[in-house]
Amino acid sequence: MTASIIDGKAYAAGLRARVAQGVAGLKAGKGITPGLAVVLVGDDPASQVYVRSKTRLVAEAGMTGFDHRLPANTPQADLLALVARLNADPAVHGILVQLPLPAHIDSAHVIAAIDPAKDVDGLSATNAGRLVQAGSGPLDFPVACTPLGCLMLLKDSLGSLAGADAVVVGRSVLVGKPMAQLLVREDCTVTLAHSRTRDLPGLCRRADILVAATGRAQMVKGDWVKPGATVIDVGITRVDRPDGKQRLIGDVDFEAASAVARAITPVPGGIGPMTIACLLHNTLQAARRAAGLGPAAI
Ligand SMILES: Nc1nc(=O)c2c([nH]1)NC[C@@H]1CN(c3ccc(C(=O)N[C@@H](CCC(=O)O)C(=O)O)cc3)C=[N+]21
Repeated sequence: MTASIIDGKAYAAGLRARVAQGVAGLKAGKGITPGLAVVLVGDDPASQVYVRSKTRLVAEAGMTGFDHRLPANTPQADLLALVARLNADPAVHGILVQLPLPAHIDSAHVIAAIDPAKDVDGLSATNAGRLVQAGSGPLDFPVACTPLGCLMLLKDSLGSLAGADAVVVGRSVLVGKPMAQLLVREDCTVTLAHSRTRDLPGLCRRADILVAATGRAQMVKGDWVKPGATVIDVGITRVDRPDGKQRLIGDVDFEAASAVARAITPVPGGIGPMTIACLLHNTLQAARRAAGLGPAAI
């Protein structure tokens, strides 16, 4: 059996086009242009690549981007002052502070300073708590972009997820925990696994839906995958190639897993592009809510 490849790049392009239509409608109807502020502290080259591609896609969606690049030694107080300014700026509807932050900065403190209405990463305690408490109705607050993108691809690939056994490997605040919450809300039976889980291969082999979000390249082997499972690979590890260029590797051994799975996301071209498309989606919805409008149908 050979798995079908879930084309996140194509789905993300379609989602961005629908977001761009929503942006055009908001401009025409209300004269409002959604604005997204991206804050990058330090000069991590990988982070700079994400910020660059985000900046280009923000413009393509018809939104206004506000890029703030601060030196790695920026005092925490200066970063908090910037967040306060962005909170107060009516042209800014979404604020993304790129993680990880330098070690001298308390990221939890910075995230907590972002106005929950502008927290398009869904990371604040308010939005994370709303997700925990959410019923089956619409999610009318920002949800973390990567898990939201995973869910969109799963529903597109499988239809209903109800009753499926789902295993999420990785318990991060950015991905694993919100992913588990979203899958429970879709009526999956969810196990949130991590580095201390006993017999992780055996547990994964019981999963109809397997989400790998560990940040460990190719940790999930082919024989961890149940035949017919749907596999979502959230990992992106950059490795140097002999020619000096870099390539991206996921958390799943793609070759081996795709011989067993029903469907699988590739890296690159899977969840990465979905993360950015969902960020734009969250920014449009935040701008609509700021204008007193209901969510755009996307
Ligand atoms: N507050 C915060 N929110 C984030 O969502 C966040 C963050 N911090 N810090 C860093 C990670 C990483 N991240 C990616 C987004 C898109 C791609 C992406 O588009 N990847 C392409 C390839 C891009 C390339 O080739 O460089 C792909 O997988 O096909 C990758 C990584 C968001 N993150």
